[in-house]
Amino acid sequence: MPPGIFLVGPMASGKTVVGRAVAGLLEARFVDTDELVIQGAGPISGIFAQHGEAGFRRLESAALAAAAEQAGAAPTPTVVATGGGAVLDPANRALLSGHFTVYLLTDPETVAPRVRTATGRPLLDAGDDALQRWSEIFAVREPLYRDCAQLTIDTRGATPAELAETIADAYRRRTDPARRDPR
Ligand SMILES: Nc1ncnc2c1ncn2[C@@H]1O[C@H](COP(=O)(O)OP(=O)(O)O)[C@@H](O)[C@H]1O
Ligand SMILES: O=C(O)C1=C[C@@H](OP(=O)(O)O)[C@@H](O)[C@H](O)C1
Ligand SMILES: [Mg+2]
Repeated sequence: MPPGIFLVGPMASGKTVVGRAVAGLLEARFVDTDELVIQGAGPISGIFAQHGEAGFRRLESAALAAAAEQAGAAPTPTVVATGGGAVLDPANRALLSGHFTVYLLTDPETVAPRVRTATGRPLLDAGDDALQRWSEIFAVREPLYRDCAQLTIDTRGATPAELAETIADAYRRRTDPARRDPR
C-alpha cells in the first residue's frame, strides 16, 4: 500500500478541513493540490479568468502528480486534499486508484450553508444560484468519485474530527497487518 491518502469529493464536502485533521492524527504531511496551484500561479479565480477552466485543470493535474510523487518518496504518510474537479482527468483517476483514495460523500442540503456566500470557487461564484450549479456539477462527477475511491465515507451529520478518526482508523487497518480483520 503506498503511503498516500487522497481525499476526493465535491466542492465543500470537507476535503481540505478533514484532510488536515487526518494528517494531524497520523502525524502525516498534508498537501492540498489547490494550495500547490495557488503557490505556483496565484488565486484560482485569477487562473480561471486568465486561462479558463482548461488552464486550471492542467495546473491541477500537475499538482496532483507532484503530490503523488512526494507521497511516494516520503518515509511517512502523506494526506492529499484534491480539488473537486481533479477526477475529471482520466490520468488523474488512474493515479488515484493506485492510492488509498477516500470519497467524502455529501448532498446539496449539507453543503447549502457552506456555498451560500462567495467561496473563492469560480464554478460556484459566477452567478446567483450556487447550489443549483453545485448540484449539476455533482451529478456529472458522482460516478467518477465512486470509480476511483477505495473507501466511501458518508460525511452527513459528522464533524470533521469524527470523519478524520474514521479515515485514520481505516488507513491504519490497511497499513498495519496486526490490525487487519482476519477475513
Ligand atoms: N463535516 C463537516 N461539518 C461541518 N462543517 C464542515 C464539514 N466539512 C467541511 N465543513 C466546512 O465546510 C467548508 C468547506 O470545507 P472544505 O474543507 O474547504 O471543503 P472542500 O475542500 O471539499 O471544498 C469549510 O468552512 C469547512 O469548515
Ligand atoms: O470542483 C471544482 O471544479 C473545483 C473545486 C475547488 O476545490 P475544492 O473542491 O477544495 O473546493 C477548486 O479546485 C476549484 O475551485 C475547482
Ligand atoms: Mg479544498
